[in-house]
Amino acid sequence: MILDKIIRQKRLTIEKEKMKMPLHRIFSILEEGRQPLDFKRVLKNKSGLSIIAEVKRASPSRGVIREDFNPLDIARIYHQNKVEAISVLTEEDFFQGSSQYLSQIRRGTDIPLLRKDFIIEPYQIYQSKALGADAILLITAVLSIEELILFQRSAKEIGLQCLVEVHNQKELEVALEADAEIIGINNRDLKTFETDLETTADLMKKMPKGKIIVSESGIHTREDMKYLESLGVDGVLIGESLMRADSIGDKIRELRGVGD
Ligand SMILES: O=P(O)(O)OC[C@@H](O)[C@@H](O)c1c[nH]c2ccccc12
Repeated sequence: MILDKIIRQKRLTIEKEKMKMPLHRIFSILEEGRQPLDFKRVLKNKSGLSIIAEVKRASPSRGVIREDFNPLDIARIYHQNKVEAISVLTEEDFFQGSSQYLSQIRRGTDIPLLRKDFIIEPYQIYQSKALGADAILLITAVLSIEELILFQRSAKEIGLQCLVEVHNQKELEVALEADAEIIGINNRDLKTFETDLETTADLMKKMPKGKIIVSESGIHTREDMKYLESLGVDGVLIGESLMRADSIGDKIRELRGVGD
């Protein structure tokens, strides 16, 4: 399965990164580091849905999504159009991302940034902070509950927030047991690549009160937004439909229903 392949490759990449930038050097950067921004607050403090807009060049299911790809320009457009946060894909081999995109975008914008990658080792948590992330994605499907608890704790210690991703009831139970505060419901089935907003509808029925919920993937229209809002989610994570838009600004206005 593709996820196993991604994780295998990720382990190799992490080993190389550790050689280039050992943990003690990351720690010395962090000492003089900035204070992270409050990702959770921007998701919660809004009457409509908050938008986390993703900088995503390619994906294993779609190939290259956007040819004319300048990550900083895209981030600036997102920022100008007042999205609540930006997600930056940093995975290189399957999504054509880069950690450089994250640090570039950090220097160019001052809204919360989510590092979107496959985090499987504590090293990557410290690295994320050094790159300028405010929050990280933790994917329940690739972590044990022990790792999930430990990684959330390590992130918190250095001021990073975690978006904990689930796709089914079993994963949701694990996330809740690990006391995740911000839960991302991924509408995409990573085995078939199909997206279905009913995943969010199903899991919302099992959600305890007080969690902050982000619906992820496969969100394309104003109708999708209205539907998710009616389910009571706090925010949405949108990549492809923004990246394919001729005018990203127009697409954001359409999704928000500006002028309806
Ligand atoms: O491009 P979409 O369908 O709008 O999806 C965005 C985002 O949810 C998706 O990129 C994503 C969700 N979880 C992930 C984990 C790893 C990589 C990518 C993802």
